[in-house]
Amino acid sequence: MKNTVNLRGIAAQLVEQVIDKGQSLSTVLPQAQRQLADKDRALLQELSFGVIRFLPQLDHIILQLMDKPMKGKQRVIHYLLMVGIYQLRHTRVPPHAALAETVQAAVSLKRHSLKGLINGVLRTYQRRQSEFTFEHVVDSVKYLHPSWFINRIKAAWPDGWASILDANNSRPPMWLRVNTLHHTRDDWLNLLQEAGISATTTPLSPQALCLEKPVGVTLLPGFQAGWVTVQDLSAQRCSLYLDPQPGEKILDICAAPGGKTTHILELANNAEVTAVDIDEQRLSRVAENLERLKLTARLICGDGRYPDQWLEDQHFDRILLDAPCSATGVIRRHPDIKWLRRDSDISELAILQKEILEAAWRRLKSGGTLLYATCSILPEENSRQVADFVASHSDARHVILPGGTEQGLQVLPSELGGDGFFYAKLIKH
Ligand SMILES: C[S@@+](CC[C@H](N)C(=O)[O-])C[C@H]1O[C@@H](n2cnc3c(N)ncnc32)[C@H](O)[C@@H]1O
Repeated sequence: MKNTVNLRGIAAQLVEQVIDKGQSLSTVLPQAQRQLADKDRALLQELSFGVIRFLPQLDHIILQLMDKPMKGKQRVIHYLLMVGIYQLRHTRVPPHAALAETVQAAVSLKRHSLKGLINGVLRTYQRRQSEFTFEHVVDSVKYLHPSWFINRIKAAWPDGWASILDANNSRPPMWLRVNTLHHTRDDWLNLLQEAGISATTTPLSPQALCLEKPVGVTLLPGFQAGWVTVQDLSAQRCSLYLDPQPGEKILDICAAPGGKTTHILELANNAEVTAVDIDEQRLSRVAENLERLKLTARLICGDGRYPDQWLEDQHFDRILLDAPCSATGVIRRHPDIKWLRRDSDISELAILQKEILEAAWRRLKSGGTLLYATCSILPEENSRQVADFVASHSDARHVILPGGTEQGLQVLPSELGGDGFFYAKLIKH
């Protein structure tokens, strides 16, 4: 017989996989959700995302409740205690249910003997909860980010750093992109409203809608038929700035899972798009997205630094380089980034970005446009990258985008409702 599923136990294991084994929550969570009913999937997501978001504060509380925190093989129980305390502090789960289910998780985690300890720690927390405030603690606990990251953000954004960190700790809105090959945005919005779902528009993308509350995609009219795609507002702005035209040859050089490839094809339906990614598995998601939207592109698995290895002697009218980056602009969507990234990653990523940019530039036609984009908010990957590139390429002209500067357009996650993103539009003489 199947064991009864205990969501708190699974959540604790997911947190362990992220924090101790360096796995990404967006990989391990969907695998764990596969076996669950819709309602349980949502709760598992809430618990695992919540703990990862509030990790330093939950740690701080546990350290005050226990003489010795759980280590080694029992570490999963430390994460289970976090799950328990997270429910009591931040969710509407009735406290008696939160407590009973969390204690019971010890059984599904084969730690029966620790039930009493878990019960004791959680009950002590309940008694003492008013003691736990975070005004006078170190910044990493107060703002829920690692110190190295806070230092970088303070240096880059001396005025806005606290609002950026607050935005990173918030829950992201769900943005959609209406496929205007099927409906105008207003027509599809009417269908959405008829389905009882409210959304608002923005002048920043003529295809974008922001849902009042996130919903499962199966509730969106025509999702399977390709009428709409889930994509953040800031991500939508990449293909808009690229401005693809019908019939053009376009290279999307870091394309997976294909959010921007498909947008390009919706904007310029008969463009000849080549979509490349180094990761074969991720590239298969581009194929799935193209199929759902009934669009066509040439897909290549290859390293963007070495186009000669996978591309014949071909040049492009437009190139989108949505570069691999620190993803520091999308922490509200992927809070595990805070714990998976290391300070040293930033300079390594900047080198990789520079190499792909150099290689892509050589494949751009004279008069062609390259849009360099990242979902980072760090100057090393963005404004500095572009300034260095323009200074060392006499055939490159940087076009200032509305609201941008000589060194590109940086959008912060604390502004405009979209993720943190960077864009620079370069024209080749
Ligand atoms: C920001 S994501 C791209 C998102 C995508 N443009 C979209 O809109 O769905 C960056 C991608 O770069 C890919 N990548 C990383 N290093 C690469 C390289 N050297 N060459 C090509 N692709 C690379 C990653 O596999 C990842 O899919």
